[in-house]
Amino acid sequence: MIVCIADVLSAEQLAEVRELLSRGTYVDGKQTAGWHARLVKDNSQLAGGEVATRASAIIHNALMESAVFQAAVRPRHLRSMLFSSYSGGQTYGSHVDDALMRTESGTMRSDVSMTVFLSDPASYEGGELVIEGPGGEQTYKLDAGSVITYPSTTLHHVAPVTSGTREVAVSWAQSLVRAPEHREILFDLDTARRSLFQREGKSAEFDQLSKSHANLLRMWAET
Ligand SMILES: O=C(O)CCC(=O)C(=O)O
Ligand SMILES: [Fe+2]
Repeated sequence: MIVCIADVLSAEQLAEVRELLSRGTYVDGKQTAGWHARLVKDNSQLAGGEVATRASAIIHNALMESAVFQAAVRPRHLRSMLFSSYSGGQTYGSHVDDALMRTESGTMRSDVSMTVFLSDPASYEGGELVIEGPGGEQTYKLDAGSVITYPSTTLHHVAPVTSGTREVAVSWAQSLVRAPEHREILFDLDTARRSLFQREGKSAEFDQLSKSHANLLRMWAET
């Protein structure tokens, strides 16, 4: 399931993150890629430190406060954000993300990958995130402040940025619900019961859907 969430960052949060990034130091992005992804990764990455920590915290908080993000991802662990910048034809060729990632507190599994777009899409050409699937490629270029979440199981790439600069924050979540198909069923049920609630309040049908949703979550969640 691929879920795009508009305006996950407010205009103020976006401005604060962009201001922090303008003061940061960038290094070659190959430093943070796995050994095979390194062969096709051509971008710059914000070096760790105070600026990265603060910018990452702003985005983390915004994501964790988003009800749609919670329902789509069910995060158990959320890795700190990596800030990438692409310009002058830079690209990230086809790759799959590492399955296991080191965090400050140990190792996590990547279930969901995400990109938070930080640049106005009219300010650069190219730079689409392309998710490759058996049915073909799907291409995403979102507004600044929006996020796309997609299964980490996919091959994906970033098209060359032929003019301007594409700035993004990327991260990965280990989900409480490991299987993408289970996450999708829970997301659909949750979305349906919430719109039913909007329409008719706490009806008997809402209660029944809520019961199924809660019991499936109980069945599938790993805590
Ligand atoms: O820049 C993006 O949108 C995705 C980058 C990516 O695939 C990665 O960092 O693993
Ligand atoms: Fe990736």
